[in-house]
Amino acid sequence: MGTARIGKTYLIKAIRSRLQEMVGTGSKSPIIVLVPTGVAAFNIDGVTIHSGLSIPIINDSKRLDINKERLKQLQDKLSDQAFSERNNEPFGGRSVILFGDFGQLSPVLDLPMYADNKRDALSNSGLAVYKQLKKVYKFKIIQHQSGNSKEQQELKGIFLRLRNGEPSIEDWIILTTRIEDKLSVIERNEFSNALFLLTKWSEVNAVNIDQLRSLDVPIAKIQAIHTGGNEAKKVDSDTAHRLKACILLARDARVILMANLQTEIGLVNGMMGIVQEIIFSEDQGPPCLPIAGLVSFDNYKRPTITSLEGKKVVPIAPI
Ligand SMILES: Nc1ncnc2c1ncn2[C@@H]1O[C@H](COP(=O)(O)OP(=O)(O)OP(=O)(O)O)[C@@H](O)[C@H]1O
Repeated sequence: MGTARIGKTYLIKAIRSRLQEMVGTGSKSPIIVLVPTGVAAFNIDGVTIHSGLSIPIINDSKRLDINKERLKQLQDKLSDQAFSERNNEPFGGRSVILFGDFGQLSPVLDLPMYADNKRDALSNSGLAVYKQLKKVYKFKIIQHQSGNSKEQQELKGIFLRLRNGEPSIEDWIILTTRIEDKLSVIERNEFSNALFLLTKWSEVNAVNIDQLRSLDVPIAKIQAIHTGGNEAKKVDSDTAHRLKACILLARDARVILMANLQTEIGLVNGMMGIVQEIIFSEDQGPPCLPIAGLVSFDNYKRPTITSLEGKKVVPIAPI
């Protein structure tokens, strides 16, 4: 266990390469790295928990059961030397190392382990399995030192205290010197492309509309095609697997992928990019669905096509 940037990913990679050396470089890997999100999977060359265990992405807790068949599928992908079957033990006797930081993501559709609330049966089984893990190692030295200046050290201290719920008055005083109104115009401009962290969809929508307006280009209002009847039309995007009834798009707009399109090549939930073109069929335009949006993703080095303007883009088609 360890806080942000302390070296968890680095150690996972080191363990993987050592185990690979032990089974021989030509053999199948003896381990599979399962992670909760597509971005993390791409960064660490692993697979998402859902993909690795063939768990469908639907809100049905019964299907989260990691049964024998799912473990068998995993076993097939691994080197024969990985482990033998011990059916009565958790994970069929396979060795499991959990890495994490309780101060980062909260569990999805579950309670944090420290919560006192009443749990359902599945959550209880998860906790019981967790408690069988015998050893805990805590990382102590943050390996990633982006700077040793007084400011950097101060900020690191503030983050650590905030994550532990122990901020001090001094921390608050320092943070209040960084409120937008107190910064010079030059310094404010440095944050013009910064990511906004907002708590409500209404705030997100307001910021997005402001940003689109500031591009000063025509904005396409694109309406979804509804095939599920009137009731389906009314549901919000959270219920409709994040599909919106209407979206606003423009050339040069910043966009974010909100699904794992192809994890192996890095087209994962959370990737950000810029819309370069929106292509409609002949004689069509907004509010019809386009054939595709051509997006240039930040730091993306995998297969692309080249737009008419010579930009390396990925076509994102409506679903
Ligand atoms: N033992 C080490 N020696 C040298 N550099 C290291 C070591 N461990 C980690 N680093 C470097 O420190 C940085 C942070 O490490 P890493 O990404 O593994 O942290 P993490 O705990 O996985 O972070 P996060 O929780 O934010 O994902 C990386 O740049 C990594 O290369």
